[in-house]
Parts: sequence; C-alpha cells; structure tokens
Amino acid sequence: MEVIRIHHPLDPRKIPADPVVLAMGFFDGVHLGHQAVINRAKVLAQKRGVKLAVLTYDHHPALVYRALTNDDRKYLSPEPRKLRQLERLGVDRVFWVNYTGEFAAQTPQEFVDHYLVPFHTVVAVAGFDHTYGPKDVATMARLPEYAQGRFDVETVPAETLANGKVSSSRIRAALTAGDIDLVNQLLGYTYRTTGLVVHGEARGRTIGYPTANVLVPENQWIPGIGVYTARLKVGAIWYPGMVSVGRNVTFGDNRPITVEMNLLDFHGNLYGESVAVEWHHRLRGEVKFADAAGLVAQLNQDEAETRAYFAQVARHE
Ligand SMILES: Cc1cc2nc3c(=O)[nH]c(=O)nc-3n(C[C@H](O)[C@H](O)[C@H](O)COP(=O)(O)O)c2cc1C
Ligand SMILES: Nc1ncnc2c1ncn2[C@@H]1O[C@H](COP(=O)(O)OP(=O)(O)O)[C@@H](O)[C@H]1O
Repeated sequence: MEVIRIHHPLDPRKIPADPVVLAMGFFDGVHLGHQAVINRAKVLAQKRGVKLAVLTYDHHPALVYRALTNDDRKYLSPEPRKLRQLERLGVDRVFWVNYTGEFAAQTPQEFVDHYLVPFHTVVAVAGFDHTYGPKDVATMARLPEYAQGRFDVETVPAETLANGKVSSSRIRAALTAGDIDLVNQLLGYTYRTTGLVVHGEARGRTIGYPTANVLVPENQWIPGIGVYTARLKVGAIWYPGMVSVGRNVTFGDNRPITVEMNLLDFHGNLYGESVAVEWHHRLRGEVKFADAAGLVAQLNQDEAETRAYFAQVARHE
C-alpha cells in the first residue's frame, strides 16, 4: 500500500497517473460503517479494473475550528494502526492529507477541482453523511454538481447495529462507559491499545496477583473504569488475562487512573516491554474493598471468570 502525504496546496507531481476509485472519510476506528464504505469502493474498483484509494486526514478536523479539547488528542485508531487496517481491507493507495486551516478554507468546488480530480478519481465513494466542507453545501447529494461529469459519485447508506447507527462517536461513548462488548460489536474487531510496561507500587506480587502496569500514550482512548478480560501481546505472543482500569480505590483516595493487567499462568519480567492490549469483555466495575483480603477474594473470582471466558473463545476458534 502506497501512502502519499499531502500538504496544501497539492503538488500534482506527487500523484501517480493511474485512475482510482476513491473512498473518502476520516475513518477513526475503521469500524463496520467505514468498512462498508471501503468494501463498496473496492467492489467498484474491481469492476472498473482500477486501484482502490482512500482519502483521509492526519488529525481530527475539529482542531482547525476550535480550541483543542483533551478528547481531540485521542483516536480509536492512531496513524500506524489506521494505515494497517486500511491495508488489510485491500486499499492500494492512501492520500494522507494534513488537515490545515488553508486546506479547510477551500470551497467545495475548489476541493473537487484541486484534489478529487487531480487524484484521477473515477468514482468518489463515501457514507451518506460525509461532508467535505460546510455541511449545508458540501454534501454527498451535491457532489455530482461539483464533479461536473468528471467522475461518478456513490453514496453508502448508514450501517446500523444494536439499535443505532454505527459511528465513531457512539463507539467512543460506549468505550468511556466501559461497554467494551458493544464497542467490539460496532468495530467488527476486538479493540486494541498499545503501551509500555512500567513499575507500579510493587503491591500486586504481595497479594498473589502481579500486574503489568501499562502506560498508555495520550493519543489513545482507553475503556472507562472497570475490570475486563483481555490479551496482552509481548513480542509476538498473546497472553490471556484480566485487566483493571481504575484508581486502586481499596488502597487510597484520589489516585490516578492506571491500567493494570494480570496474565494467567505467566511468570516473568515485563518491565520495559512495548505491549498491545486487546480488550475483550467487561467483567465488572471497580470496587472499594475493606482490605486486601477482600480484593484477593474478588480477584480469585475474576480469574475463574477469565479462564471460563478464554476457554469459550478457544472453543470457537
Ligand atoms: C483484574 C483486576 C481487578 C482489580 N480490581 C480492583 C478493584 O475492584 N478495586 C481495587 O481497589 N483495585 C483493583 N485492582 C487493582 C489492584 O488494587 C492492584 O492491581 C494492586 O493494588 C497492585 O498494584 P501495583 O501494580 O501498584 O502493585 C484490580 C486489579 C486487577 C488485575
Ligand atoms: N502473571 C503476571 N502478570 C503480570 N505481571 C507479571 C506476572 N508475572 C510476573 N509479572 C511481573 O511482575 C510485575 C508486576 O508486579 P507487581 O508486584 O504488581 O509490581 P508493580 O507494582 O511494579 O507493577 C510485572 O510488571 C511483570 O514484570
């Protein structure tokens, strides 16, 4: 997959000469709705015998329009992950556009003339609610007007699942609420984050449940406070286990939120490992126990549920 990085104004010499079917979108999470758009574009590309391209952006467009919020820094799929996901969907070429004020200031007609046409687009494909400028004029319904017969336009209807539209904002809300099961259903794959294993307070080993403390980069969304079954990737190996997102409330007040994972049947040293966490299934919320013994009794039960969960996953694999 070829990635072409673009800063406004577009230098047409950067663009290969062959025609493409172009799927457009921000695609944060590359969820089932995004997959429907890209898969539709793929079918059209195959029909026409041309390459499948994607137009997407380097950061949230919102940061051009208003003051940055903490949420604006976070992504369901940060750059390397989004690129890997697009590649897996069979995308041949990505136009990775730096979303700037100058880029955003174009009229819809300029955007079409200066981007979609120079990309050698034969069909532009996007979701029904995709916009490429002010939302009253830069709609999919009006795109054929700006295309002026130079390419076709294909609009993909909303993908709905579990009583609603599949959308990045719905997924972020479910994630924050700790509803990882819904998140995974809407994504169409199991949600992942990355991080670095650092030291905690060395208490875990004393209660029989050592936990790898995973420091997650600021640009990733993590599930809300709670306890989940998960797998941790160390090197090339995935280890099943249970992970807690919480403030360790049993051991004091106002502590920071940490991500701590206990691996089943694992003995070894994980400090300094760059890991991935694959978030599977919610077990419960965080509880403040009277003492460490209360926590340990609960951890025994969590462990039994985690073993049962992964035994069932293994049966379905
Ligand atoms: C599966 C799991 C569930 C946990 N649940 C809770 C909980 O409900 N309440 C709590 O105070 N701490 C909970 N913890 C966090 C423990 O308090 C923490 O792992 C322990 O204090 C070790 O901390 P350390 O890594 O800083 O040594 C949980 C940890 C794991 C791995
Ligand atoms: N089964 C296991 N699950 C998680 N970490 C383990 C396991 N076995 C050994 N470890 C190691 O123990 C460390 C966690 O021990 P712990 O006492 O909780 O210390 P800390 O508070 O520094 O995290 C992990 O970072 C890892 O290096």
